[in-house]
Amino acid sequence: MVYTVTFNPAIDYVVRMEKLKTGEVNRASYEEMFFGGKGINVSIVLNELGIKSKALGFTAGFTGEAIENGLMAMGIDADFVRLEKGNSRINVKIKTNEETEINGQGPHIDENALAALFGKLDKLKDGDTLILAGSIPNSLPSDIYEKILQRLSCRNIMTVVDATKDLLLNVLKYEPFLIKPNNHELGEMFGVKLTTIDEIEKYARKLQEKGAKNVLISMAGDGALLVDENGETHISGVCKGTVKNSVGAGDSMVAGFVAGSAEGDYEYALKLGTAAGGATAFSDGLATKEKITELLNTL
Ligand SMILES: Nc1ncnc2c1ncn2[C@@H]1O[C@H](COP(=O)(O)OP(=O)(O)OP(=O)(O)O)[C@@H](O)[C@H]1O
Ligand SMILES: O=P(O)(O)OC[C@@]1(O)O[C@H](CO)[C@@H](O)[C@@H]1O
Repeated sequence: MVYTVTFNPAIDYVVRMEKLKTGEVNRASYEEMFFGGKGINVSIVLNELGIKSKALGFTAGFTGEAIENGLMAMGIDADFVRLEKGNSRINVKIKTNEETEINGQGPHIDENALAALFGKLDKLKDGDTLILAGSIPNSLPSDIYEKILQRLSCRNIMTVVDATKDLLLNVLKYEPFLIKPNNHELGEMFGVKLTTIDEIEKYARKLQEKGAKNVLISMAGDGALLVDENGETHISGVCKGTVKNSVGAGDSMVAGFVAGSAEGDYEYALKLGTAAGGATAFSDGLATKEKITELLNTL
């Protein structure tokens, strides 16, 4: 069974307008709401790819209820810890000729709620996959991903971590199956600006030396680089299409890679990840099965 964890789920409120004028009333020319948060996005795209997952994390209030109901309506098993106070956040994504995002802080998560999540994680079985993705609310300790991986370390659970900076660096010693920073996040982790593919590979290998098995570096419209667990480097371009929305492209890539890696064929996993990332970039919402298949056939 695949489990995703989203500590801070969101309703993504996407609006389009020609120009965003600060200090004025702006009128949208398009608006839509999507259920989001990185782990949830991975669950949604896995579902499109025919892989069932259980979405874990925390929800609160009427927005949290809407997220849970929405996921269940899509056929995704949701098993969130319900928080007593607050509301799951609404993240605002403003699309003009560029993308501006306002991501909320999210509700307070107390110790009891955290213990309830750990109780759910303790029920994972050998052979399960756990995908941890997204930011950590201020109310939680910043080493929470590390604590989870430490707790699971003596069990045979395949872990995927899509996080940045210390959150990611601190889990590498637990040898996650996959990590997927983007090229900017990779540079930030080492305090350098990476400009060439050779530099990106060099620093991806540093993350592998620290313990990660597969290191996938996404580069938005410039494709992706994978250093696989056998030490081989794979470079992928991007699919062709008109970009509508890059929100969730990285999560879609993670879902595609996980779905494609079941047979250990990492070249194929990278292709499926690239098709899923592209399918989201070229859609208003997240990638659909049809779009992913169409793009996969072009790679
Ligand atoms: N403009 C684009 N054109 C084609 N493919 C794209 C584009 N943007 C993203 N993709 C695909 O999606 C993958 C992941 O994108 P990206 O590097 O933006 O992830 P990310 O930074 O984690 O994004 P996010 O946090 O918004 O989900 C890319 O490697 C590429 O395959
Ligand atoms: O605030 P975080 O947790 O870092 O990111 C949250 C978020 O921007 O990530 C997803 C896209 O990757 C969106 O669905 C969601 O709004």
